[in-house]
Amino acid sequence: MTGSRPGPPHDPAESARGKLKPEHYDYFAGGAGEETALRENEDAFGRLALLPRVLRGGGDRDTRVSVLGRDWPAPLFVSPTAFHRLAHPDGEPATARAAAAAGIPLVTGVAATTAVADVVAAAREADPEAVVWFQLYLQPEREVTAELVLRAARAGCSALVVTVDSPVFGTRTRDLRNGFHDLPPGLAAENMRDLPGVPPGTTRDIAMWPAGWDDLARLRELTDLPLVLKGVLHPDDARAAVDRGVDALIVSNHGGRQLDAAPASVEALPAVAGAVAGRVPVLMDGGVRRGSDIALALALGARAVGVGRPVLWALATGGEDGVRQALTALREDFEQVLALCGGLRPQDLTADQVVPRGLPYPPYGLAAGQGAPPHLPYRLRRGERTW
Ligand SMILES: Cc1cc2nc3c(=O)[nH]c(=O)nc-3n(C[C@H](O)[C@H](O)[C@H](O)COP(=O)(O)O)c2cc1C
Ligand SMILES: CCCCCCC(=O)C(=O)O
Repeated sequence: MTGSRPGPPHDPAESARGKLKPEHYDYFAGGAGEETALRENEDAFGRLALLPRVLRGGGDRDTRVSVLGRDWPAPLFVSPTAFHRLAHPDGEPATARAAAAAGIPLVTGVAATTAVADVVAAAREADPEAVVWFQLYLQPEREVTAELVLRAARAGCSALVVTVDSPVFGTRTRDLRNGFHDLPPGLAAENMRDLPGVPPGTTRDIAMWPAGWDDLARLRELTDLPLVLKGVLHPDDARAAVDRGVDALIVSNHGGRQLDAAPASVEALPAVAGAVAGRVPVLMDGGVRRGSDIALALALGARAVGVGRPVLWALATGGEDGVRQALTALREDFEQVLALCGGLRPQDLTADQVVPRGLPYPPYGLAAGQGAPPHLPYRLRRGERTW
């Protein structure tokens, strides 16, 4: 746990710390600058409470959500995180098999220590229908970006996640202190191997550079795969992205690793969801650690939420089994919270059920779905969401 909230009785980050080299633990755990955004991601959830609804009767509970034409069994996915072989020798294939076995879609990234084709193959061993998306940073050389896209498409990825919060690399305080800037011998960002302009057998550094909307338009021309923008926090950017044909958004501050002054993801979510107004699915990640965090994010307009570090901690301590168990436990925790909130389906969670913790919440006198309660600054009408 990195926020100030007490962790669960068993703290996965602490268990993982004992398994990892200190500089690798710090790379995974750390954030940018003073790590304010990192802490805030978790703390912001702690400042919100859920108002349960009562006497809503029973029926079959169904946690499925529809995202880009596929039914996901639960509103949960694995966010892209780099270098899984630093956490466990089995690396990304173990994560992929575990996520697929737990019924959770996986976003594998360009910074994986396993090539995308091998990650997708591993996921499909566990579930031939497994959903795998590929995350990339637009590269300054168009032919390099094009080759990455081609590899992801050939591998069977069903969407491209373009991370747009990284015009430059954030200041990772812990990495600077530890002098950690290279992977150990034998590990590499395998998707960057054998690219145009790179000598055969070698890898090239991943560039973080200030791409623009035109670069995104060129990517749109390169591929028919759905495009998902990751790292959107400003509602005007969200609107602009949807106007330009982006298929989904991920509200994210990159786990507090880029702009330290950025708001917590869950605090940025209502404004982005309001701006998008149901035109495309809005996903979010950052600080999600328990079922109630998932429920809060859904009530505030997310279709599904991603987890980053919890997967790394589970991989470090328990390998493939550990990841499967952690994802299954999170999924089950959400299902219980949904039931305790009086819901049968994810879309039963509505913004009027989110109130500030530590303050009497205002009497808002609105029936669920009629409009945004006055304690929320943005309109989040239930009818604006499509499921
Ligand atoms: C060690 C680490 C590596 C990451 N690598 C990437 C990456 O390569 N691409 C990316 O878009 N986001 C990356 N992220 C950000 C995650 O996708 C995600 O936004 C974040 O971890 C969510 O917050 P959480 O860790 O609190 O769940 C990384 C995060 C961590 C912790
Ligand atoms: C210069 C790119 C290195 C890989 C980036 C991984 C990442 O996004 C992170 O947060 O770390």
